[in-house]
Amino acid sequence: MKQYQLFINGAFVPNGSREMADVINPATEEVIGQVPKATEADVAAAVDAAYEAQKSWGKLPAVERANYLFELAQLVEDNQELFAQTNTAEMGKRICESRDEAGWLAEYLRFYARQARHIKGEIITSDRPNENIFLYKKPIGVCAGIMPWNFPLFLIGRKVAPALVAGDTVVLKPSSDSPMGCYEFAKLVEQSSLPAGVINVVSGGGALVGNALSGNEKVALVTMTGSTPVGKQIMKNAADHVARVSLELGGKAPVIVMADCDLDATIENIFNSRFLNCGQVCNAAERVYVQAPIYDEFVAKMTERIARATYGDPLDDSVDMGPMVNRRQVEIVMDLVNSAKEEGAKIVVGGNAPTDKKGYWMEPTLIVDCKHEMRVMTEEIFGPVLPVAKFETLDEAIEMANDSTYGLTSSIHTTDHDTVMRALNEINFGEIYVNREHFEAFQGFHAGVRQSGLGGDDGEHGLEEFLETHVAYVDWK
Ligand SMILES: NC(=O)C1=CN([C@@H]2O[C@H](COP(=O)(O)OP(=O)(O)OC[C@H]3O[C@@H](n4cnc5c(N)ncnc54)[C@H](OP(=O)(O)O)[C@@H]3O)[C@@H](O)[C@H]2O)C=CC1
Ligand SMILES: O=C(O)[C@@H](O)[C@@H]1OC[C@H](O)[C@H]1O
Repeated sequence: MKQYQLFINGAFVPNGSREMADVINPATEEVIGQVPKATEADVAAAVDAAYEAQKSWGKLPAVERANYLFELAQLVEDNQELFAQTNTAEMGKRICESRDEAGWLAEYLRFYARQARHIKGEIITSDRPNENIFLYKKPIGVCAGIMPWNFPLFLIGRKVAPALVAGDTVVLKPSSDSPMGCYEFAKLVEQSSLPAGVINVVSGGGALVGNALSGNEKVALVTMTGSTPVGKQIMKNAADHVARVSLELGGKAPVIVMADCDLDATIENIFNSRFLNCGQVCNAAERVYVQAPIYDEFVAKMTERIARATYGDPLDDSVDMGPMVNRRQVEIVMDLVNSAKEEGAKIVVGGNAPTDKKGYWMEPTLIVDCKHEMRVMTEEIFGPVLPVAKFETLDEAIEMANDSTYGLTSSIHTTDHDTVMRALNEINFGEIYVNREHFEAFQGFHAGVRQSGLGGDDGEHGLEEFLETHVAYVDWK
């Protein structure tokens, strides 16, 4: 069993008398590792280290900071299999998906390293003679990166890469369900030539470590991915010292399937958007509205597709899904499935959480004849469950799609140009996918509206979150 240590100011801190937390393999329920529960003093030490390190880190030319990101990317790539095995063991993702995720981490570090020469200010015309107004883009300072358990490797990239190239330093807090990958990353940081204090890692529950981090007044930006209630708590903590927040929270992505779509391609796109990572993805297809003329055919084809989906040992590449992350998540998802039954929907595939062997298993599930108001159509389902409802007109579908407290991703499947244009203009979600699966690109902008978040990740606009605008008025005569 692996034991990890807090990583503060470039060094691992002996665990001493700190309480330790078990990490459980969700496919076997075995304890596979232990991580320390940081104290408030540990969190303060990590933030102090990041604060001190930022003073010189922020003065380096961005292109020099980028070189450290390239170095880390290479180290991650050299250790891709270790990351993949760790990820699958601690959160149950299929090994092929874990390998992909480790690869994304390396490539994401490189993506932002390449942005180093693109951090730009502005010169603005003044109202006065012989004066220039300069806008500078400067680092924010210390960023707290609070991470979920569903993409524990890739999310390291989202929190670290733009911060470092912008000149900020970071304290990472991994989820208690999947902290080991983040500590494996810390080992590479220790081996690298990155200056001490630029990246720090503290583990422990959100109630203590998360609150202490987001409430620390030396933290200038809290960038968090996770649930909406925790996002709200972080906003409150950050408000106490007027820190910025960038929040990527839950979703309830609507999928509109028009009668004129390419049905076979649509079935495959929706399947991939729902069952990746056992349905535990914020951008996943969460509720499907199918136009009446093709409703029965859609249900028949989707039934066939989901019925042949398999789940099991996530180390076996041939299965479609591994386990869910923990027992609690299975219970939350089963509660929603049961609510759909009680509210009159029909379960046509799956619907059970098998308990005949160790692990946190959930059958791939299709629920049809749902109504827009049902819980299963309005509450986030972080699991392998696809609810489907029928609609008649595009107006009706757009109205139901927009009727949500969430606003992260959405999609429409159609071959009609006018329908696409109406959807782009009228569906009010941070992201819309047309005739494809839900999944974002590094160079895009991953951001939710309404209670799905504030700010956003990726691309040039994601980098802006980690920079501050300062202005200088210069009389040069
Ligand atoms: N948008 C997304 O991508 C994700 C959405 N979710 C949604 O959230 C639900 C619950 O998942 P869960 O993992 O519990 O997500 P949480 O939002 O509870 O956790 C996300 C991160 O926030 C930390 N945290 C918890 N409380 C606080 C706090 N008061 N202050 C600061 N940080 C805190 C957690 O720590 P710790 O867990 O160690 O206590 C974890 O590192 C899921 O069912 C799903 O609906 C979940 C994951 C990702
Ligand atoms: O946590 C999530 O589900 C999202 O941030 C997710 O992370 C990796 C994917 O690219 C995102 O949609």
